Amino acid sequence: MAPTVPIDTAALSSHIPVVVSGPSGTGKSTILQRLFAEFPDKFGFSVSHTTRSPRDGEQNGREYYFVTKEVFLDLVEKKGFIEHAQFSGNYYGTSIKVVEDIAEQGRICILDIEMEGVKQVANHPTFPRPRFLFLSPPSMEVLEQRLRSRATDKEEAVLKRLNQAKVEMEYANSGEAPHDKIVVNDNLDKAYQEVREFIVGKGA
Ligand SMILES: Nc1ncnc2c1ncn2[C@@H]1O[C@H](COP(=O)(O)OP(=O)(O)OP(=O)(O)O)[C@@H](O)[C@H]1O
Repeated sequence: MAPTVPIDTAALSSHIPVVVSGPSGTGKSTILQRLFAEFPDKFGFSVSHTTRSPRDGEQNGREYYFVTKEVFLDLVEKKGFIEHAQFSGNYYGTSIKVVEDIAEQGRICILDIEMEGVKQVANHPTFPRPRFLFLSPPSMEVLEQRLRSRATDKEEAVLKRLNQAKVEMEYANSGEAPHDKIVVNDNLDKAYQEVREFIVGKGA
């Protein structure tokens, strides 16, 4: 059997990673960009591994670590991922080493992951439990407006995201979800302050 990737629990407990999840279009990127701009040295964003090909303008290590299927599956076998999944024929995963390196640099790692990944992270047998934040839209109607106003998706993709959003909202409200905090993104400034307080505390 392949040796498993060791975990630096000391670094991860002094800089506990934060998992941010929530339906697509809720405002995760908007809020996180604001947080990184306000605290440029405090955080590291967890860059995922993927087997999909880079798109124009994407850089290895910035949007994703682009790896072959062989390298990816080898890492799976070594238990090198906190969570991983397959979407439309490609693999995606969060490497333990990437998250750990950020903690070792004295930064808080922020992970932006979807629902199935959240479940895997929460149920991971050895990775120390991160903190979980769920960003919720004020309503499905508002979420629909935001997805449409973003104008990056075709109609079919918007409907697919809305269906998935319902599933995620049900999970978040089910009592099975690991979330330590739920922030409703109605007013952006107010939601930002709540996220900021959860992640860096009141005094920052
Ligand atoms: N509080 C808010 N009020 C109004 N519009 C908002 C608010 N927060 C975010 N938006 C807008 O909603 C849209 C979706 O936000 P964003 O792209 O940050 O979502 P996301 O959760 O990161 O989505 P994805 O997971 O698909 O990347 C954007 O056009 C953004 O400007």
